[in-house]
Amino acid sequence: MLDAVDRTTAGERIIASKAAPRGLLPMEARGLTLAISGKRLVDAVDLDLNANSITMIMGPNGAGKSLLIRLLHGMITPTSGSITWSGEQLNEGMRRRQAMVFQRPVLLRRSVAANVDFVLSLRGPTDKAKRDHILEHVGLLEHAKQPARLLSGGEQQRLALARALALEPDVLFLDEPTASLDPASVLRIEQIVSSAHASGTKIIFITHDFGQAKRLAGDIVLMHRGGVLEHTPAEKFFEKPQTAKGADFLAGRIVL
Ligand SMILES: Nc1ncnc2c1ncn2[C@@H]1O[C@H](COP(=O)(O)OP(=O)(O)OP(=O)(O)O)[C@@H](O)[C@H]1O
Repeated sequence: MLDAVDRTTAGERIIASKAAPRGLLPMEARGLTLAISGKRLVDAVDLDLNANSITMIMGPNGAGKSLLIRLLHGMITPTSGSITWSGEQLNEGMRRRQAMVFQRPVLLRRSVAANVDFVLSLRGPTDKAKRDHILEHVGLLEHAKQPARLLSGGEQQRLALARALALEPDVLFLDEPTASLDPASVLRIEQIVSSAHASGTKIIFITHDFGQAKRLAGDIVLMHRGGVLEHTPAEKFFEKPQTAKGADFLAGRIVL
């Protein structure tokens, strides 16, 4: 686990100022199934997320990882099964306490500052000081006036994270947020995610990167063919996966 980033910066104070841990946990999924054209893409998943840990979701391409987190966030509706957060069925109010960051940053064609202002305006009057703290936290304050589209890939992803964190989410989903970034950009994103976790945000993070999972994960959910093969504390998983397929996956053997 990385240490939280420099906690003396103003941005960090803003983001860490809430009581931790907070939130919507536990999350319980039962029999969660998504079928499209008769194919069970997510297949009877039972999953419990209790701890305010960083949960990393891993597994081969097409295993259903992205669909699973979209279901947990309520972006898509399951064919059958249930999802509860803190004992209640997933609802709109809960969705507003969650945020999602995608592999390709979703940004407005406006300035860097306006991208964050827009999110803050959803919660109340625009607060320039708060926006600047958030931009400073993600290292983008000096780019505030620039059009977001002119940022580098890593900077755009940090802006996407800033937008997500501006919502002060209880739960932050990340779908391969560092997949196309260089190591320095990956590290900066990981530091911001670690810091959000340290301030009490539940992190649910998809990655194909074992190094990243070792650096960040508290627990690993390993998916295969729409199902959860195992959900294991990260230390245990990297020492000895609980399933034969898990061992194959960790060893880099092809898992079909
Ligand atoms: N809207 C859709 N309609 C039909 N099939 C879909 C749809 N969305 C996803 N799928 C299929 O569902 C399966 C799981 O997709 P998903 O994106 O969740 O996989 P993943 O584990 O995130 O994969 P990757 O690691 O490649 O991103 C894939 O076979 C995909 O092609």
